[in-house]
Amino acid sequence: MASDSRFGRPGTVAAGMADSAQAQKLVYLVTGGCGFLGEHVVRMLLQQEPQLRELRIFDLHLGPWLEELKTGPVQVTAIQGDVTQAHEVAAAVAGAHVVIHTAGLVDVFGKTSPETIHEVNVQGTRNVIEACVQTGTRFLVYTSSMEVVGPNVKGQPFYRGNENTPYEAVHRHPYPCSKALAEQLVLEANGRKVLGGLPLVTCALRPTGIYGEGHQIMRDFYHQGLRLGGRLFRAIPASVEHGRVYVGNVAWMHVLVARELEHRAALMGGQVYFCYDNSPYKSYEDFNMEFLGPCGLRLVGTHPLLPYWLLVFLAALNVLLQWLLRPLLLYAPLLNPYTLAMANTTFTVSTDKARRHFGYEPLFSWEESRTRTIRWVQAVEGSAQ
Ligand SMILES: NC(=O)c1ccc[n+]([C@@H]2O[C@H](COP(=O)([O-])OP(=O)(O)OC[C@H]3O[C@@H](n4cnc5c(N)ncnc54)[C@H](O)[C@@H]3O)[C@@H](O)[C@H]2O)c1
Ligand SMILES: CC(C)CCC[C@@H](C)[C@H]1CC[C@H]2[C@@H]3[C@H](O)C=C4C[C@@H](O)CC[C@]4(C)[C@H]3CC[C@]12C
Repeated sequence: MASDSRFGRPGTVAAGMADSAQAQKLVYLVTGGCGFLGEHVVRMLLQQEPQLRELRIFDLHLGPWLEELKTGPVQVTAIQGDVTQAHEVAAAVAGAHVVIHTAGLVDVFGKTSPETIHEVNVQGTRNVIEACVQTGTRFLVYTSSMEVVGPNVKGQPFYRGNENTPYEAVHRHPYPCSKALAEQLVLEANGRKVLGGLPLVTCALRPTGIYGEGHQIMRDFYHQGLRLGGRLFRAIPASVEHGRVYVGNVAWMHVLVARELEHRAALMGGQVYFCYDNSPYKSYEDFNMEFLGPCGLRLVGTHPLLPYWLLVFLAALNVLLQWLLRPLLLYAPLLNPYTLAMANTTFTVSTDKARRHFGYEPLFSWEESRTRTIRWVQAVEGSAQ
């Protein structure tokens, strides 16, 4: 990713900088700050958090774009480290006022072992919590996921539900299992005494499927469409709704939560919030076409072109092929039984809890989110030529 201008609003940047002269005192740490969401959180903090003195970015892989951030008024400290290594985490956390923990292994395609997913997502989160307790950091924001709730193994729909909607959250796949365990650790840690005797205040944000600039799977679908002569073939009924939220708004929610946790600790501590905005309710494929359509792709079919049983068969075949080919190569296609169930089960949220608890309103309208994402896909296209 490149230029700053894609991420912010010039007006608010200027306002933020003026305010920052008054009270630059806070140190923030963002784990996973070089990932898809993490980069947006980092840039959003620099633009929207006037109290920031130092921003630490902790990631297994540091991006070259970090260099351009080091010339601004806030001290940007890049830390190459691994959340599974407790001592590395503790060193990064020491002296931070707020930790935003977005680092995680997002793998629903069988690229990594269940043990590694658990190690990074669960043990990594445990290390972050213990580091906060040991070093006296009081505010922890955790990036959880909608998948902590569902879709569940029974494929039951969750139709425009909120944080209190009853739903049987039962999972078998390593990724949602790890996110659910990690979220539980974070919520249970709320109220623990940190070094110095004050209580830790934690909360968890649950994004639905995030989209926007830097979204790797959107890029994959785009390239697949180009390979297929500008066409994608409908696999999922248009009636199945899949929740989506723009990355800039998810980042904005993180910034707001981090800011408000201190003032509203009693209300927000130990709470979960779905991440939402005004993105329309659509099927996964129809939603992607909002961006891929203007970039020249077409979704063929008003109904799925293959019968569902055949998709189930192909998904199972992919699992078998993945297993057979493992000694030779990593075969990890988009279609497997889990991703098929995800795409084929209605899961959407409708809530205003974040507005009620900490005054969240989306920073980017749907039109703006759409335009920014289309521009980004077009730039991907340009760079591929
Ligand atoms: N992408 C989505 O649709 C989505 C939806 C809901 C929740 N989430 C959650 O948001 C967070 C960020 O996801 P993303 O889509 O940006 O993924 P991503 O893979 O782009 O970013 C994750 C970042 O974490 C870093 N990381 C991985 N293992 C690490 C380790 N051992 N130590 C330090 N850093 C490590 C990676 O290098 C990467 O920069 C994750 O916790 C994920 O579970 C993502
Ligand atoms: C059946 C195929 C034609 C389509 C396959 C699409 C599949 C790759 C998509 C569908 C839903 C997507 C997930 C969903 O948006 C939410 C999340 C939550 C998050 O925590 C991690 C990413 C993830 C799992 C998306 C991954 C890609 C999925 C499964």
